[in-house]
Amino acid sequence: MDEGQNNLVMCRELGRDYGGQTAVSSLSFSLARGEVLGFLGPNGAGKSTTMNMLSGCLAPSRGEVEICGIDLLASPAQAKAHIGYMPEHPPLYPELTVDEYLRFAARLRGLPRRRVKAAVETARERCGLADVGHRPIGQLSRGYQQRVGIAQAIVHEPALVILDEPTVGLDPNQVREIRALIQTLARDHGVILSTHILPEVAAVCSRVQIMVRGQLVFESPMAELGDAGEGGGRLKLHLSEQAEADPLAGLSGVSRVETLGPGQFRLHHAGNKELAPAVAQLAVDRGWSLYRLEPETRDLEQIFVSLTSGEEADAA
Ligand SMILES: Nc1ncnc2c1ncn2[C@@H]1O[C@H](COP(=O)(O)OP(=O)(O)OP(=O)(O)O)[C@@H](O)[C@H]1O
Repeated sequence: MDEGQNNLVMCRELGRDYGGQTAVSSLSFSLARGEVLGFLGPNGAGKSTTMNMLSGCLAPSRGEVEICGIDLLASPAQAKAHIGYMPEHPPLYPELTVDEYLRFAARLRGLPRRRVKAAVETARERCGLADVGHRPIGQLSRGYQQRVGIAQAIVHEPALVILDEPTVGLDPNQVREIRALIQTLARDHGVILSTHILPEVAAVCSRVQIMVRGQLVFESPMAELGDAGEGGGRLKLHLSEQAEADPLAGLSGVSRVETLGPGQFRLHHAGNKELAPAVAQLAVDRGWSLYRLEPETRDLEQIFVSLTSGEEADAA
């Protein structure tokens, strides 16, 4: 399988200026199949500008974007066929019924007429809209209107779904429903979710990126954060100087070993509660002295606050 098939998104040195002001400076990242990437940042960080560029709605000032291996700038129509986008304010037509609007969205995405009916039914079903197909969008609650916004984004079965602030303005029950919907979407699509709601990222994302002043300042798989659902995290240890990294890397659940200094390591793991005793046993077996063994938790909220405090006031 080539790189284009593995990577739904590949962006390199992507940037956008508005007049003389840089909104996004130089962004490079990729999204693989099966990932839900949370894009976090304070107000004005450049999230919406990035989503608009990734979806082909806004031309970058510099850099490259590939969608499923297709250059978005050189071949926009082919690349966009793989993208479903729900902007922060989805362009819904309140006077149209849900079915009329989804049929319109399907045709707009280039679906042949004969496939439209089935595509609309599938999208309606997946987004919990089965009973409201005949209702005018303007008469639906805010939560249902968001579902319609998501349904129009997936009606053509794109590989990549980009959702910009999908739960803003919803009540707690509606928020839960939309998050559950995003998780089901992740089974069949790669998802990029722009938000500034931290629990949303913890609830639905497999990876998180934090953006500040148009730059990526943090990136981590959720499993490596202290507050990840599966309890993934890091274990820092200080052993005698002759200790080697290889046997540590072979311990069950260890995803990566960082060498911090002679005999000093950081083990990244996916929530193995038995790791500390296993390290102690390994030290005994190998005759290493164990000076220090401590879990390191990195709470997403702490990381976000330390990287972004003061930013929103500046942006305003
Ligand atoms: N059309 C525009 N013209 C000029 N400046 C813009 C335009 N759109 C956005 N900006 C500026 O670019 C910067 C990034 O804005 P953007 O909307 O991408 O941020 P954001 O992270 O999505 O913010 P929020 O969380 O408030 O939606 C901000 O300083 C904003 O004022």
